Amino acid sequence: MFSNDIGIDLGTANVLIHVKGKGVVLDEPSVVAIESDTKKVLAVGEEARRMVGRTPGNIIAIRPLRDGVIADFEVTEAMLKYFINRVGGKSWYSHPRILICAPTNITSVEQKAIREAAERSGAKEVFLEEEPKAAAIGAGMDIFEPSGNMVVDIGGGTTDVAVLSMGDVVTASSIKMAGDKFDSAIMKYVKTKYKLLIGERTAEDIKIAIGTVNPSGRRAEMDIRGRDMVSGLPKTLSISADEVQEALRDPVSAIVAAAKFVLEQTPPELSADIIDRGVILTGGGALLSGLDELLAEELRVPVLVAEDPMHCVVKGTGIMLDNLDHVVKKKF
Ligand SMILES: Nc1ncnc2c1ncn2[C@@H]1O[C@H](COP(=O)(O)OP(=O)(O)OP(=O)(O)O)[C@@H](O)[C@H]1O
Repeated sequence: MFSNDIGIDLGTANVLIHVKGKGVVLDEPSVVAIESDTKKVLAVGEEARRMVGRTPGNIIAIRPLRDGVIADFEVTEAMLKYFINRVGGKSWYSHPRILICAPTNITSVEQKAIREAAERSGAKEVFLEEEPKAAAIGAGMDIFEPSGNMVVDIGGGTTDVAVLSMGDVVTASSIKMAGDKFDSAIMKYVKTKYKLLIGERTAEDIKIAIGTVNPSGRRAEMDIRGRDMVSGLPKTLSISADEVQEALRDPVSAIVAAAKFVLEQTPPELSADIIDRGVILTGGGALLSGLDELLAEELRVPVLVAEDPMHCVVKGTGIMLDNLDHVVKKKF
């Protein structure tokens, strides 16, 4: 019978959906625009993201998942339903089984909310998986062997560090320090140094265009626009990659510390495997220039950025869907 199982990476920055047999069919920012008085959903995904920081008083563009947790239940549910219906449309031949990778720190109440949202969108069964496990599988690691595999998944809200062996997480740490905090650090730096207020979108653009953690890395500069705190008027100024590196120093150090902590807790046999296999970086934060080199230097093991790091989790869900019965343990 035609199977239409779907895998979802419900990320704080992006939602990605994999449909069995079709591959990744949806990749949209986790943003919803709503009318504040009626709570009516006006736009979801990229359309809503374009509105962030630019809405009139009665419309708000919100990110319902923040810091790796669900900040707004109802809106998360509305977003999930919208995306599931969009990929399924009228073509669901049977109710799909849905595998969802959600932020690692969500509570049982939040898990229930996600399940109910998925069920209300037509799911026959809902499974939950840990993000680093899906990330490792999606990055091509064979985590089912009795050997150590280490993954550092740097998303928007959380960085998840895990050592996996025989299909399970052996040691792990999840910190609320990832892409969003990088953006806030850039906003704060520009505000303190130049008395210039910039929005989240601008900070993210700076990070992607010239962000680096390596002193000998990028030598670029970029013009940025914002509101001068002194005159209150719009202003343009230039910021260099070195300045962005300075701004990112603290959040990046926290990620290095989390990775060290996990390595320190790892049984020695598995540590030895990690020296051979290296650490794999996944998630959008893995694309930050020089981060792989910095981590390799600090951890003294090889560090590699996964191919297509922002798609690892959703690709992992796709592989897990093919082996749903013996790979996924938690049906919640
Ligand atoms: N080239 C780049 N350089 C640095 N950061 C980047 C780059 N491209 C994307 N990012 C950042 O990656 C983050 C999004 O990554 P990703 O989609 O993996 O997160 P997520 O899965 O939604 O979040 P989480 O895992 O925390 O739930 C954003 O903060 C984004 O700014």
